[in-house]
Amino acid sequence: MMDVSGVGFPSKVPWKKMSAEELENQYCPSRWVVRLGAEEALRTYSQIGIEATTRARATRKSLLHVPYGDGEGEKVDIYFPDESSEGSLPFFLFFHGGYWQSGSKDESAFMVHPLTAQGVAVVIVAYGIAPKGTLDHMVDQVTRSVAFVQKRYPSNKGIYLCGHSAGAHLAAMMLLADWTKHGVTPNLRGFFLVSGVFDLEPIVYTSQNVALQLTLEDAQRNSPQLKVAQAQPVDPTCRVLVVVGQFDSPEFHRQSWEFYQTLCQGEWKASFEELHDVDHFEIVENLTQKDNVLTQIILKTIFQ
Ligand SMILES: N[C@@H](CC(=O)c1ccccc1NC=O)C(=O)O
Repeated sequence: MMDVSGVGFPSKVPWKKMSAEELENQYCPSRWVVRLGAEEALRTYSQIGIEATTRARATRKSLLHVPYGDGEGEKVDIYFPDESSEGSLPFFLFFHGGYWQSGSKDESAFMVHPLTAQGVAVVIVAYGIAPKGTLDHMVDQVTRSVAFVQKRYPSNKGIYLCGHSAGAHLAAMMLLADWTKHGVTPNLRGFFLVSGVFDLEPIVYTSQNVALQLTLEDAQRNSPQLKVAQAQPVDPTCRVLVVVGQFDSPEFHRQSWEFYQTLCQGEWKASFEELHDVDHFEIVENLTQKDNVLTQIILKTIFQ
């Protein structure tokens, strides 16, 4: 691959010096799991997601498959605390990961139990994954899902966006959204960006792009890392937490750290956490637990 760094300086874009094989490795999260083999890690992740969703649907008041648009699959599941005055609650929206080509809302209700138990409504958002859906379309869908929640619950006590991996990318794109064309400004109070990808250019050169078919222009247009410095927070008190797992790959660490640094250069109220002893999948699996550090950070941010 072409080396575009200056001679004698440490590269700001280390991935451009990597072999195709190394780049592939860096962007394959399951290969960095230490507690299990790659396949078993993916299986466990999906199992825990399915179990959490089954439990949430069986035990929580919910509205399932609510359309936020006319397109196929433009649906959300909304889970409520037990005794709730439906509308005037904090709303926590979750965008699942899976490299924009796998995963669904029906296996992603990880955090519903602990958050609803504390009085937070949780919305699990579906979007049209690749190869059927394009990344531009997914970003538009996610934008409309956020506008939908604000319109349906105008007296909400704050909207919090959380995404994992590819879903963290989609959540981060909401930092750049132009809400004027959606007829509503959502009451965004916080972002939780978990093990995300914020500069999509390296993805273009990995096998992930077989389904995604991103051109370099698509990747740049959809890279919050390149755009967020010029964006203005609608509300300067809105918190942005960038989180990465200890066992995420070096490239995932770099992506999170550099995005955090760029947020700090702007007017964003950003913070950064590296979570000890967790990999790319455990970081979300553990959101099923009320005592987990990230669950506690989320609750503290919402109720501070
Ligand atoms: N094929 C990928 C799967 C993957 O990256 C992934 C799977 C579930 C949830 C998030 C993921 N990563 C980013 O969106 C891997 O083997 O790690």
